[in-house]
Amino acid sequence: MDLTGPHSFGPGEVHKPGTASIGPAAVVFHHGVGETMRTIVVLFTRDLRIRDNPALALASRHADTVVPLYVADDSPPLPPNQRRFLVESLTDLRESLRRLGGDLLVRRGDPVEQTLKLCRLLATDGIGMAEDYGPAARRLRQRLAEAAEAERVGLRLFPGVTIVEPGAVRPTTGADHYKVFTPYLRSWSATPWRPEHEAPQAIRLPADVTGDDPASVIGPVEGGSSDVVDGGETAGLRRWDSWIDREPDYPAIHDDLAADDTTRLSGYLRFGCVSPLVVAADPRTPEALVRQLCWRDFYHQVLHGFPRLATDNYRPGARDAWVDDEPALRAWQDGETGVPLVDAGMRQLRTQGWMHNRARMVAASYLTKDLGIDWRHGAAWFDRWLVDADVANNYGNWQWTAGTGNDSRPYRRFNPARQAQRYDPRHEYRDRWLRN
Ligand SMILES: Cc1cc2nc3c(=O)[nH]c(=O)nc-3n(C[C@H](O)[C@H](O)[C@H](O)COP(=O)(O)OP(=O)(O)OC[C@H]3O[C@@H](n4cnc5c(N)ncnc54)[C@H](O)[C@@H]3O)c2cc1C
Repeated sequence: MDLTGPHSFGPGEVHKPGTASIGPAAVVFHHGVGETMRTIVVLFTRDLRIRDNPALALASRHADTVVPLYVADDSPPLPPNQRRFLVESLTDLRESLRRLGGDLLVRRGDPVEQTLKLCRLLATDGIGMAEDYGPAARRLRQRLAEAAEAERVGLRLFPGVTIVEPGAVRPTTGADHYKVFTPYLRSWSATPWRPEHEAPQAIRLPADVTGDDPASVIGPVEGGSSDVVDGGETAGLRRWDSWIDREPDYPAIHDDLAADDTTRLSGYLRFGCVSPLVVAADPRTPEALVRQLCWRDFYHQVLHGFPRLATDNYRPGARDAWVDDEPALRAWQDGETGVPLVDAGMRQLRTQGWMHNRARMVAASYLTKDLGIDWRHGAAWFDRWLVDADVANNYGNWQWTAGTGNDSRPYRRFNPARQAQRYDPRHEYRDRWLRN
């Protein structure tokens, strides 16, 4: 492998075509004459898949040996629904890697310390990982870049979490990100997508390296919802294929609460079990679904430009005085407000770790605009229960609904009775969940 080319893993180097390096300056690294062994650690984060995983694909193609690694960082621990989904996803990933001749190493603790410890142990030349965009991910990347530089190990970032990377399309105004969806959609649609990567043919592990059982390392999961989808790439791709094979009329069913028949891929996209690019680029995918995937990218670029999305109002001058009403908040959380559509949605959330998008909008609007309760309380509750919760989409959508975010009509309110009449006219969704 060429150590100085554009795909190099030079020590301390964070390589991304078309963008400036972050972290310490690159240091050129020379192997001794005749030395051909190169080991790359692929650090999995939000890309728990083998299909269309650019970091894994390039490492397996260019390195002599590859060490797939996941580090479970318990600060703070994931809530039960996400934790269970994570364990299932890692177990599935491990099985896939083993079928290719590889394995998955799983550690617990600080990802920087654990990764560098492994690099030292295996005399690793480089680390490859998918780039993520939240504040915690950025802090991790910065610390990892510095630690890798100190140990003369290369670090290279790969795309994979979004379809179009934040920063790749920018408004002509010179702003660093788009604040409004429609112009973003226009630019996003005109931007060429990166090529998809096939799953690797084989993974060569260094000698004497064996993997770990994710469930044993991460430990038992207690609590959570009773009816959550199974985690993992295999389950995610199976779900996608069976959904798209039915040729659903997505625009017609998207808002149909009773049918409740959207893809339910959000958890798989959250953990990267399924690549958003694979779904968007599938020739069978309806245009309206590609548009929803664009919303996902949109919020990632908002978070990239506004890292305080989970804590601060996005829109300057937006409402910042909220009602402090603990009993009303509790009733909302428990699905006991007495407003049928809100309660139905909140009960679906508790049972399935997921809620229909229309119900999410109505429940969030009711909390913030009818009860006047701070969007941060609502988003934190969703974080605790949703399998798909991530900072960009959860906080981005909450702020949109609360009128503090990217909605260009921030004062709109979703009237629960009218929404129910329109999207659940035969009362099926409400009956289904209010029975519980
Ligand atoms: C208050 C509120 C909170 C939300 N929190 C989250 C969250 O934490 N995580 C999350 O993934 N989505 C969130 N959403 C967006 C949306 O509700 C879910 O993505 C969708 O319901 C997931 O179901 P699905 O996979 O069947 O969606 P589909 O309709 O099948 O859409 C396919 C994919 O497109 C993306 N998508 C669809 N709608 C949106 C949207 N409005 N914003 C961003 N991406 C979208 C998702 O990745 C989704 O999986 C939230 C919406 C609201 C109103």
